[in-house]
Amino acid sequence: MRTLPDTDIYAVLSDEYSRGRGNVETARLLLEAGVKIIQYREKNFAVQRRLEECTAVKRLCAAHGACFIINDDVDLARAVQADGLHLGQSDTRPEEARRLIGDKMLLGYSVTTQYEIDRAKNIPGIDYLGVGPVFATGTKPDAASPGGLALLDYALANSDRPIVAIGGIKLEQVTALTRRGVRYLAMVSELVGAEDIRQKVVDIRAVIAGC
Ligand SMILES: Cc1ncc(COP(=O)(O)OP(=O)(O)O)c(N)n1
Ligand SMILES: Cc1ncsc1CCOP(=O)(O)O
Ligand SMILES: [Mg+2]
Repeated sequence: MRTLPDTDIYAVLSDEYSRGRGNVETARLLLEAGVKIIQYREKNFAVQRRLEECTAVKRLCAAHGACFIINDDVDLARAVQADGLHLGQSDTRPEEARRLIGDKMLLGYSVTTQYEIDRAKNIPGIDYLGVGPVFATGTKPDAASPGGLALLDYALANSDRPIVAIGGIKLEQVTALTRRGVRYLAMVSELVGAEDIRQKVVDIRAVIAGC
């Protein structure tokens, strides 16, 4: 089914931020903590390493009933039969990607400005929007300028697709985002870089529950 799971946390893997745990072990810890969406985002690894890691993470996700999304790479998403593909403004065009991945795989699309939010309305085949960076982030050196809460408000008011907030999201921002009406919170460093991933997930969910 082409909908994001009924959940809150959207974890994005990063070997670099994983405290040496690596992507597969990090995915296992996230899944055991109850995370239901995991994105694989490694831009500089060799094809074979990416394929092996994605095959392992996909299997773990399937065993935990979680959704596995691959960033950027249409061929890799197809090869491992991922549940979803995430593309940005400079990646394969969503219409072309949809043609290649068929009609079963989820397709996420990044928007960084109000203009891109408006333009995305007319693009068919997109299942959710990744909106951000909301806040400043050191994780993506080529990120656009942070759009702040105003960008999220605009997306929530002007798009009928599910909104995934991303960029600089730490535990401290969860209250503001949740109260704004954001349902999905995508995080890289805050989650995969946590000393205790299970505890971090518990803490984030406690904040959401208190909103
Ligand atoms: C959920 C989510 N939202 C946005 C992005 C960023 O995608 P993109 O702009 O293509 O940048 P890269 O991640 O490819 O550097 C994302 N990955 N996930
Ligand atoms: C992939 C991506 N897209 C926009 S910001 C970003 C990185 C977010 O990383 P972090 O959660 O560590 O700020
Ligand atoms: Mg991309």
